[in-house]
Amino acid sequence: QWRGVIREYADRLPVTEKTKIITLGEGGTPLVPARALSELTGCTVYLKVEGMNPTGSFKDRGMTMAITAAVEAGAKAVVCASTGNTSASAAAYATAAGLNCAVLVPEGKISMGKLSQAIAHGATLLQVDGNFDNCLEVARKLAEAYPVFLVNSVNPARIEGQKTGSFEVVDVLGDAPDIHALPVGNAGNITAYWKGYQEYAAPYSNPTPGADGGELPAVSSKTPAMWGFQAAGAAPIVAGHPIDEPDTIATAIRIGNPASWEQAIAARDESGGVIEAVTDEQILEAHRWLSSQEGVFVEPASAAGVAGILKKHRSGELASGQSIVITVTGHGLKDPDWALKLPDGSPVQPEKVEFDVVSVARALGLE
Ligand SMILES: Cc1ncc(COP(=O)(O)O)c(/C=C/C(=O)C(=O)O)c1O
Repeated sequence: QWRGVIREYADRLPVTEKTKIITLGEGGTPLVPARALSELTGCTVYLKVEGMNPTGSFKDRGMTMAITAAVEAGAKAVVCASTGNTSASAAAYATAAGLNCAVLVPEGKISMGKLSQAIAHGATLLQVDGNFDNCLEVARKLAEAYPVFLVNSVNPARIEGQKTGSFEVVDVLGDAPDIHALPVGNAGNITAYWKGYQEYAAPYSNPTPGADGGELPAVSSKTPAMWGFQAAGAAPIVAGHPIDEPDTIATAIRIGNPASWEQAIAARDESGGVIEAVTDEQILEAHRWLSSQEGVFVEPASAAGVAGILKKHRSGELASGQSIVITVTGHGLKDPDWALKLPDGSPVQPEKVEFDVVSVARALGLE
């Protein structure tokens, strides 16, 4: 029985024997061979399917750690700004801990699946007439001025929890891959994966006071190149300056001023990786590729890493024979509208048939 990321990796997290752990069983997500991408690229490609977490995105890895820290700090309420998945996760984990949860989301730019989760868990949902960056600015000021605990990825507990994604990849693969690709929005996740890969590739002693002592040996023999991909309409790190009006159909990464900007640059440069942009069309193509070729259903933003690998392959920048892990970050049910649209944007029309076996057989081409 998988015990959640904190218990599975306690000796590498800021917890002690006395910590009251808040968990919904997050982590231990599938590492799925990407058959079609492997055939296309001549690489060995795996998908780290983070939509299989309790609230359907990778945010749960960080939230178990952040809400556990909130409880340890005696908080009664937590707050976050969110494009949707952070708020869904914060609402669920706050409920599990008996804490109140306030979420600030950009009005009209959050998918229904995520909105339904925050509401279902009883979060106080505030729609801000602005974008995610405006929401985060207000949430940070609120947490400074009032007794509410900020659980966005500016909170180091989130990064600590999310670094377990790379531990799981190494534990399953046996070593780090040559390349790790993923979407980049607020840049917490690329920061966390790089931290995890670095920690696993060297001896480690838990710096947390009261944590069980002793030095842990290195687990992996190397670290991967980190390949991060932003939506072209919301690519501040690629542009080298904040984007005031970020715009992309991948609403989860519609972010113009990433909180972990510097850490993302460090991950790119220290790992010998890249941070590049992919267009909305490339993101939707990758979203459909995953559904129709790999059997994995993800929300559009989650496919940005796959869009990036396809782009680099097509431009001749992806040498074959490499091992690649691509984190796909959120379940397709979070934002199913795009799966119900044809590439030209018109709605998918399920075929109507009479309820007799001949009509059905004919519709299936059996007659
Ligand atoms: C599906 C999905 N894929 C990728 C990202 C980007 O991760 P970061 O680069 O660590 O921000 C997000 C981020 C969402 C929020 O920032 C939020 O929920 O507020 C996401 O939901």
